[in-house]
Amino acid sequence: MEATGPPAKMVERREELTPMLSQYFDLTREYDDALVLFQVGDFYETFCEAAEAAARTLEITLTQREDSTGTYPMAGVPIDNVAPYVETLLDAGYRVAIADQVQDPSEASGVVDRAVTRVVTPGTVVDEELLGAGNTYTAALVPCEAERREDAPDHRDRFAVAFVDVSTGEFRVTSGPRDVVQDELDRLAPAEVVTARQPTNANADGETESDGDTAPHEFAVRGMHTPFRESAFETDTARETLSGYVPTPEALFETDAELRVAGGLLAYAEYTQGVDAGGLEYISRVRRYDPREGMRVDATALRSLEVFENREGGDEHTLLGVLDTTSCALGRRELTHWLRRPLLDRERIEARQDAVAELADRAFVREEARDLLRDVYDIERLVTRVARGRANARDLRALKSTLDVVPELKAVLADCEAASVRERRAALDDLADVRGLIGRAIVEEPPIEITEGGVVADGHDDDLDELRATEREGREWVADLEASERERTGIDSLKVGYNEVHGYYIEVTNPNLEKVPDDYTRRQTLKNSERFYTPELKRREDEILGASERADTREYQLFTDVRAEVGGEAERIQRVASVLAELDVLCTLADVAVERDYTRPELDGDGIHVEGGRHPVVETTEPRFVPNDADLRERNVAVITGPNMSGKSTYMRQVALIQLLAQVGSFVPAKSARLPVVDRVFTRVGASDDIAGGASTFMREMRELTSILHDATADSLVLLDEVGRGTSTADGRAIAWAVTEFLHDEVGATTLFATHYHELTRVADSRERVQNLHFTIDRSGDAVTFLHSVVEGASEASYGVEVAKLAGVPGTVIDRSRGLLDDGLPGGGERGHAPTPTPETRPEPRTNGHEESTEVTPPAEDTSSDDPLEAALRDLNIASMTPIEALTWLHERQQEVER
Ligand SMILES: Nc1ncnc2c1ncn2[C@@H]1O[C@H](COP(=O)(O)OP(=O)(O)OP(=O)(O)O)[C@@H](O)[C@H]1O
Repeated sequence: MEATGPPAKMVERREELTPMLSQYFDLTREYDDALVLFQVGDFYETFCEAAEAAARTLEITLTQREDSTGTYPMAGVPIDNVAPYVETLLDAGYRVAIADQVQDPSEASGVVDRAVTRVVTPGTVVDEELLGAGNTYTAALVPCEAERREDAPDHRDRFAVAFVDVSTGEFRVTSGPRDVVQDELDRLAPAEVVTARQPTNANADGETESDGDTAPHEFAVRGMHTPFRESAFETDTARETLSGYVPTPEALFETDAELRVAGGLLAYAEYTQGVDAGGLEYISRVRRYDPREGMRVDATALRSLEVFENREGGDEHTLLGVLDTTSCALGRRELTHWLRRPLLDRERIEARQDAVAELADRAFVREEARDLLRDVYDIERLVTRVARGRANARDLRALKSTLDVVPELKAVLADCEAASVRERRAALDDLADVRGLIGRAIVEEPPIEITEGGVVADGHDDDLDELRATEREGREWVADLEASERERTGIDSLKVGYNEVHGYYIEVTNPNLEKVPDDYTRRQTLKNSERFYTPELKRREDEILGASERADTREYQLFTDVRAEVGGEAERIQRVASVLAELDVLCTLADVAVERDYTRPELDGDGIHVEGGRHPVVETTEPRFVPNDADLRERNVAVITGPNMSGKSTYMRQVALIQLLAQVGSFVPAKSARLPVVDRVFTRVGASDDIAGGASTFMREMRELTSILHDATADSLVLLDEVGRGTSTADGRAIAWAVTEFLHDEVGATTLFATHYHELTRVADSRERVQNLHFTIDRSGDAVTFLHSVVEGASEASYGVEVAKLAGVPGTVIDRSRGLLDDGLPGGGERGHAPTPTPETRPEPRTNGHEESTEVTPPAEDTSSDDPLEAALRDLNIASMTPIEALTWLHERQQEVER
């Protein structure tokens, strides 16, 4: 990374550097993959190359530091407001090591001690200002080399992967083949991926060069790649690290690689958070999980179904957007978890459904519960701060007010019958001890600062109460002093006051100075008056200030004790947080079910059967949304045709989203739904629609198709939208035909295939489980209206010309196109359709072998012609063009003919 590591200029003068710069030098060497922010008083400074880079990136002034050894470029940011600068540095691709003064400067005998207290990286941010509402994960990867066996060669390509969210303490570990691990990386989208640093390119000092820009083990990840100490990933070290967090690490994991990846990642988390081994007490939930427990929805499917992001990358008009009426941040994150990992276990799904059903039925309970949950703070993160000693008194109060909700919530849910509500209610520990402690110890509205008093409540500690009493009595005495001194001296204008520099004083105006008694000592002379003190006032002052100072110190001590005690209960609090999160999601799903008129899907094994299904997102923006049925029980491969814009994609996605929602435990947008449990959803969306994936080539399309054909099972749901479009019509058609047959014959997956290749509808002639569906349009008179309703059978034509007309293509062109469609193209060409396959060319149903699929004879096409216009027209797939493309194309040809 640019500008990290020891600056060249300092390397040259290593021996001469002043003690402070020498300290800086050592830290840059130790944290050589990070930009070191080095505390000097109220600023974090950077020097030399780092200063130049910081000045450029942060748009701050570059200055010079001069000392006896030379001049060094320097740039700094204020400590008070460092967060936005750190954020900019992270965005620019830096890791940031924060080097704080760790010694009181007044106690230092030479240069103040400094140490890196934390390393901020994209995946390990904990500052509230820098965190989004969702989870921020760091992942670590370890290849399962150690388990490699000759008899199981695929072990070579297995990996263990661990994920941590250091802001909440969530920690998960799993392992599997490359594609499963890639899926997990896609799902959780870590901001950073850590791997063992390879011992390459050791330089003279024995340091290693970072390979920070390479893809970790050739996985596709968007986050930063961080190579970390190799030793942390070794079995013994990893076991040692883990033993600070889980009692018997070995028992938790299935493979050595899982143990190593977990240990390595924990060591990295400790390193970034600046704590010693075992210091992340809040990470109490190191869990192993099996990706097969959940329905697999890979990144492509999440994207094309617009679950979290719409196709422009925004968060509007997404499934999450429609569902997310959660009451608190905990629930919001949990809902994202549920959507990322729909369930496979029917009992678990039904348990969630029971809860949603009951909460949907009981509006009062639901509303009360939601109201209470709105008062819930993000205690998952809050308790993390408490456990790490970073929370202030307000955080503790926020924690208490959240925990106060628990008994009320339990009361509201008291007579719920659904087992999954009852179990969660029972699991809610009302943490009376923790609430009691905070309630007794911390005042109701504490200040933000925890070192200046006013934090600890009266009655919590006798010593503090005594100090406060002394201070109070002293102040009362001073308050009474003015009146008593006026009486004693007869000076009516006498005043008692206080200032920071001189302390308490008695002020007497010049005309009254002769009345001043003997025991007054002069303290300060002003223009019109003199200030005095008396021995008693001085004594009281010392008493007040002494008591106040001791009270502040005592309070700080008491506060940190309380914080530590609460931090000790982090695990119990985290458990409560996760139950609150789940209850919030269940209430939310119930609320959505009621508000949006969803229905409870019945789970059975007979295949997808939806009546009156709707697209959960499109229905919210389309006022006249037309519900559609989907019956894929007997004939589970549907070839869907219809004009552009008629609703094919919407329909397919709606079936997949309904299935996904059902496995989340949610109700679904339909009149009724009977659904199977699906192991995986695959989507392959045609080139023109695949905006988010960037430039899509035919090659890529085919690769994705390959993985679907390999990995789909009879329990999968496959959506294919215009597959084969990126190549010539003839090839595309052939591929589409063969794919449909293959999915039908070999795989048996439930498949929805939207296509403009009209000929594909004839696969149904030879394959009994293939059905044709099409979208209708109303063509009364000249007007064309999309009805958006799906009906059985193949559409009679593709209506490309009608759509071109709708788009305003000139009448002559439209008429000519119609003529060509009806009569065939000049030169003897037939209509765009392929001939019906004869018995000889019609592919026979196949029951074995992938390789046979290459032998399929696609519908033949006659392309013999000398006329270039005819040839071009023949190759043209009008139905797959946008109206504008059609218009442009026709316009160009017209010009050619006219020339
Ligand atoms: N069931 C429906 N009810 C009402 N409007 C719908 C329905 N389905 C789709 N639409 C509307 O029609 C538009 C086009 O739908 P969609 O993209 O699904 O068409 P398509 O047939 O896949 O088109 P193309 O072949 O061009 O990709 C959608 O943006 C939506 O606004």
